[in-house]
Amino acid sequence: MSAVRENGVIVAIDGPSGAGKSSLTKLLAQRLGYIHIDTGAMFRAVALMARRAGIAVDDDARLAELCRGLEVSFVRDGENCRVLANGEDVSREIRTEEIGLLTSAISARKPVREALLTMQRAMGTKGGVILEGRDIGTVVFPDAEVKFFLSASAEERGRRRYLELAARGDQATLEETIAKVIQRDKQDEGREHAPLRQAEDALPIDSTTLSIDEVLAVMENAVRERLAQGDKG
Ligand SMILES: Nc1ncnc2c1ncn2[C@@H]1O[C@H](COP(=O)(O)OP(=O)(O)O)[C@@H](O)[C@H]1O
Ligand SMILES: Nc1ccn([C@@H]2O[C@H](COP(=O)(O)OP(=O)(O)O)[C@@H](O)[C@H]2O)c(=O)n1
Repeated sequence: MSAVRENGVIVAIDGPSGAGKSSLTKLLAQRLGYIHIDTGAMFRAVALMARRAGIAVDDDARLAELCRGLEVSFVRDGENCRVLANGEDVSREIRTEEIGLLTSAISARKPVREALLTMQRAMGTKGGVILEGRDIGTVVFPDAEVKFFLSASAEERGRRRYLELAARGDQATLEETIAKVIQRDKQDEGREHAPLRQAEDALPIDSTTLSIDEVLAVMENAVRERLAQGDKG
């Protein structure tokens, strides 16, 4: 393992849509006093800005130019975190299913991945961070001290997403939502650049029948064990 980092360890939480990554990252970050980095929100911000600018998902030249001029930042707002794109609060707009699907397409483009990879490494390299996403433990921080691969059945993840959307007044049916989850899984797993996959040294957690608190307990124990090892590990 690399020398002990300035602010603590790096924790990576990868997994498919609806597995519970954001919920667990937020809670674990609070428990550890770590910074929560939602890399999905960064890709979503790129997708939102690309759609506004009328950039096609495969226009790599314009996507690269967009990313060069884009600054994505996170601002604490009480319990929550606001997502800013060039200073504009885009927290709500980036969360629609439409943007989620567009993001899945745009995040497969190499220039977008390269630009956000640089940003994510700059944000996390000193440690004391938990990054959630698809390729944190495999590409962004392969030397992260603690890695989790959080999953659940497609039906359960679709059900969770359906309840979340319904709470926001979205009319999508459960069947449609499960189908969209499976579509995003296929796109995220099947792409050439940084596909969604479990890192060899990641601890797999299947949350299909676990509560958020049960998953949190497993994660917190694993991180505290690693911290207790110090830099011997
Ligand atoms: N283990 C779980 N059991 C039940 N509901 C969960 C569980 N984990 C997450 N959820 C709920 O599922 C929805 C999606 O969770 P989220 O953390 O956004 O997943 P992801 O970031 O992996 O897409 C949220 O409404 C969340 O409260
Ligand atoms: N590190 C990451 C994070 C997200 N993404 C992409 O961004 C999309 C949205 O990510 P997200 O984490 O906000 O989506 P959910 O898992 O919350 O549904 C994913 O479907 C991926 O296609 C990625 O490619 N790499």
